[in-house]
Amino acid sequence: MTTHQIMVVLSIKLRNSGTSIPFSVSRKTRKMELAGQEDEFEYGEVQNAVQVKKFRNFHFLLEIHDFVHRALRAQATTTANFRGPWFTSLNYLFTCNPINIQYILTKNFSNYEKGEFRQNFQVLGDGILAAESETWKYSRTLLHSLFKKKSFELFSHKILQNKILTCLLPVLDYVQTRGMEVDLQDVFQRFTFDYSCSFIFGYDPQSLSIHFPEVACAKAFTDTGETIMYRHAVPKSFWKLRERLQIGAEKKLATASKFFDEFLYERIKLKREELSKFNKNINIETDAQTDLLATLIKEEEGNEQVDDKFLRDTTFSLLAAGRETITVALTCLCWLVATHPSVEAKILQEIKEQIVEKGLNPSTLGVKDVKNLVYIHGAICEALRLFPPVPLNFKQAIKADILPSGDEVKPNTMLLLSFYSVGRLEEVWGEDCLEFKPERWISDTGCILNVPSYEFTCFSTGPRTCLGKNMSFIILKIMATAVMWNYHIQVVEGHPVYPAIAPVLLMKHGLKVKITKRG
Ligand code: HEM
Repeated sequence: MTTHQIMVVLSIKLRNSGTSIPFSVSRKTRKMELAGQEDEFEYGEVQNAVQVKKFRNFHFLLEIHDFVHRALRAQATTTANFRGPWFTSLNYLFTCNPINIQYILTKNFSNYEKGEFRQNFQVLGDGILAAESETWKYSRTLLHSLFKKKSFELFSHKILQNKILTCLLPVLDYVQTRGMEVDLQDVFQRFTFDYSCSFIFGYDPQSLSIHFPEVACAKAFTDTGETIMYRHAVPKSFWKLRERLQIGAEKKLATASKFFDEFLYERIKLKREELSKFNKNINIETDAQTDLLATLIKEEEGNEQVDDKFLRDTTFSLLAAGRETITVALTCLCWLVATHPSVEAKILQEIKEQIVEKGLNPSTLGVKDVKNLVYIHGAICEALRLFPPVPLNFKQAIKADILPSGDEVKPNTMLLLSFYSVGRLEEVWGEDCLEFKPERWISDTGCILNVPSYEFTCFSTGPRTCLGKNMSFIILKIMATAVMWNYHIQVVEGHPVYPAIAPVLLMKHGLKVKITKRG
């Protein structure tokens, strides 16, 4: 039985109803059977007729996450137990209840850890994304202090601007002058890999160029992400056996992570050599030329905790945290804007008024320039609400507990917090919750509305909330402005779009578009 077959022949036991509801999802018919009823997956079903048509090819992206959302809502609940068939021993407590999420991630934070989920993400080692207790606290404090520094913001912004001008726009120009179709997700993935490597290692792998080269380290990194997710969907004994036999996805994972480890350790070795050769003195408060790895090495010199393994785990986590998330956010934003011409028109109007008419260049915006882009900010929040790049958060309970919803949690219960589903709750976002409406984020006075992080969960909430949130908004606004001001994007008719099995909401076949330069 393949991984996919195991995933789709699960059965659900909904705690509230007490009944066992078998379901299957057939890839061929694209239909879900729930309690004997056939129900077609259509993201756009609550939208108007024109939008339904446009959304049709996108519904696969929502397959797993939408299924869970629908199953919960069908029972008018926000928390339910999902069980696999007896032989799988799969048993997860799903919740999309914002009060439960706030409770788990903030109020009773110490009772919920990554626990056994850490095994699924073992490639992250003890990096901040997977670390617990003291190791996590140490990483969090260290990275938090680095991320706050002005020099860090200056350095990352300088790289961003340079990469937009010398790579992103020239590649898009090249593609559009030849009338070629291009996979926008691939372009963004290459861009964010080069950008992330540049500010983390001070090294640019140059995976984004008009030749679209296959860069081995970029491929290895992508492969690790793709193969990790399947572990959540199959019994532990199943993937453990495959890991021991080194077959299938486990073989791919082992090969990719070995290759990527070699890349990381090589970067660390070279950075140490570079620093000692030039006896580089870095003033991390002011030096805008300093990459994150050099800063970490210098800042923690003499600290035994900061050995090569720590540097490997930390840099891997940062790459994983920043690369695909920004890619997904940008890809979904472009897709939504391309399919909502009225939103596109308002975005262009805002850029004209706030940027062009003030004598600024939309292709080379500074950090301060994007502050007035309120409508684009709203559009980004809206894309992140509907398509949170990290759709699930994984937790395991230490002790027995009762959630605010009244649901019982036994010791060791595995919990899946569906950020995807929170973004689609009618109770929180209103009847039009499935519509793409940047306006919902803007107050009557033209400011961005403040939504509590346990309702807008995209960046998580509580002590482990995303460290890159502010940085992400700056990157997304600068990139979206540069791309949308210069090009009109048209999604290729009939291109199949559905999710890759990955911890982030990437599209399996990317987003094929045609672009035309604006006059
Ligand atoms: C749209 C972009 C982004 C989204 C949606 C996002 C979302 C998230 C989420 C949901 C978490 C919690 C993960 C968990 O608890 O398992 C997280 C954690 C984190 N993010 Fe982001 N992220 C984004 C961009 C970035 C960027 C650009 C960086 C910087 C490199 C970054 C750095 C981190 C770090 C270091 C953590 C770990 C925090 C901790 O465990 O204490 N993120 N992010």
